[in-house]
Amino acid sequence: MLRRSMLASTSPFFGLACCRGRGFREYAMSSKTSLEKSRIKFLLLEGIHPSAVEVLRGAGYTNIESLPGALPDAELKAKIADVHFLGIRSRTQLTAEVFAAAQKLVAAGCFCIGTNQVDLEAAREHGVAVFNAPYSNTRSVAELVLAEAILLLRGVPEKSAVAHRGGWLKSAENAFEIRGKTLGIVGYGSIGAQLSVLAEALGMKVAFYDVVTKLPLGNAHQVRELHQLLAQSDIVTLHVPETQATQWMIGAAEIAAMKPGAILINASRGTVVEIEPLAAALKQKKLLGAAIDVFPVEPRTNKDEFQSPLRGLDNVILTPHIGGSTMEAQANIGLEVAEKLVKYSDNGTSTSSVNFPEVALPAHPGKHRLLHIHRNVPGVLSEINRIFSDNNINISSQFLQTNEKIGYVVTDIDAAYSDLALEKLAKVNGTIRSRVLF
Ligand SMILES: NC(=O)C1=CN([C@@H]2O[C@H](COP(=O)(O)OP(=O)(O)OC[C@H]3O[C@@H](n4cnc5c(N)ncnc54)[C@H](O)[C@@H]3O)[C@@H](O)[C@H]2O)C=CC1
Ligand SMILES: O=C(O)CCC(=O)C(=O)O
Repeated sequence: MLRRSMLASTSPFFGLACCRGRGFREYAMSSKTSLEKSRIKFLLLEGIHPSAVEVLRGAGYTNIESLPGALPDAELKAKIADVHFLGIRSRTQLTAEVFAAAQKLVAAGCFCIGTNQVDLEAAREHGVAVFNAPYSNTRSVAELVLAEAILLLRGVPEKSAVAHRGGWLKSAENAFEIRGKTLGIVGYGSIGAQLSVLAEALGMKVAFYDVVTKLPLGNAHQVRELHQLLAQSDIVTLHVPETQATQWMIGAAEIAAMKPGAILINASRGTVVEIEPLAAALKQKKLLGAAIDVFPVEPRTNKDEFQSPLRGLDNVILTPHIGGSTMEAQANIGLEVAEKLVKYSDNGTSTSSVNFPEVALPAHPGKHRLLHIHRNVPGVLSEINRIFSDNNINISSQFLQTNEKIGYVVTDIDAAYSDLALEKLAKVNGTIRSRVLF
């Protein structure tokens, strides 16, 4: 079966022609058709900050659609068919079926840290590079968690709720300073470590649990077992990614292992905490309070109803997944991810992609650049180079990088040969996608 997906440009320095193969034994053909840079379509979902649009426009891309919310699955599949670059945040699920419907998709940008909403394996299979912003909202999450810890230790959510209903809960009972308390951090990565520093500055003791041995910052110390951490912490805060290992990692047994009167904060992912036992522990006052920013099921848009067994509990701070939602973080994320998409589109640089081999590429003035993405099986590079030598095509530079699943080879050649070379490269066994930039 032949599949065709082609883009090209009449611009002397930008062009993109791509074709995809499906399956190890299948192949694809290409021919270039004229496509202005302005026709390369960007779809940005979930209210991505306008800084992203500025970056894209500054780079000459004008075909940009930016929508405030996530799209229902069927609408996304229909809309994505003619999209070359997609921007999402945490709500859009990019499944294998969505990638199958995205025949022209070259890259997806997650304008956030987490990439659990993307089937990265399927993206690789379809030759779609995925990028994110691994650090831009770290500080925002850490600040929110610290603020919540202080408010919960003072019982502010409950006292505020009572006052809103006309009551007056002036009391020091169950109200504590944060100084001297133990913060237990689960997941000592970027956010966990940042939080550790801020917490120590407030006089807290910090302990952490992580599957990887980490260098403790300041006076923090790592504990070997999760339950050990839970038993010693006044406040437990979760900063792990969504993985099989972190799914429901805090359930009834873990809540039971926490100190009586402790606080639980989750600004990681909604699948990390089982909500029913948490709600029960809060109602029974086993836990003093909780702050939950992420939920097993979150509304798709701000117009949809939020449902949770935690609703109505005064000692719980409920926030709508806004850990990273500050103007500073969103503006920085917009710049960072848009720049990554532009670099990948303009010259093939895949640095910091989360699913692709990383190649940092120099400019290629006067040359056509062939990008070839293939399954990482023996013999592909030699087959590619045989094509160049058999057809007397001189290579001016070549870059190869692989990961365990795919290889990414970039070859700069004279313009006169790029049509021929692209057509032949697309037939190489194991080809997932090839394109040419000029
Ligand atoms: N609420 C929000 O708006 C936001 C939520 N997040 C979430 O926070 C998570 C953490 O972010 P970062 O700190 O930047 O990630 P990171 O990758 O820097 O750190 C994650 C840490 O968790 C550890 N870890 C992984 N699996 C573990 C396990 N089973 N048990 C214990 N530790 C484990 C890792 O070794 C690593 O040290 C993100 O993956 C994302 O899901 C991130 C930003 C904003
Ligand atoms: O801001 C968002 O939509 C998602 C933030 C988040 O959870 C992340 O960065 O992983």
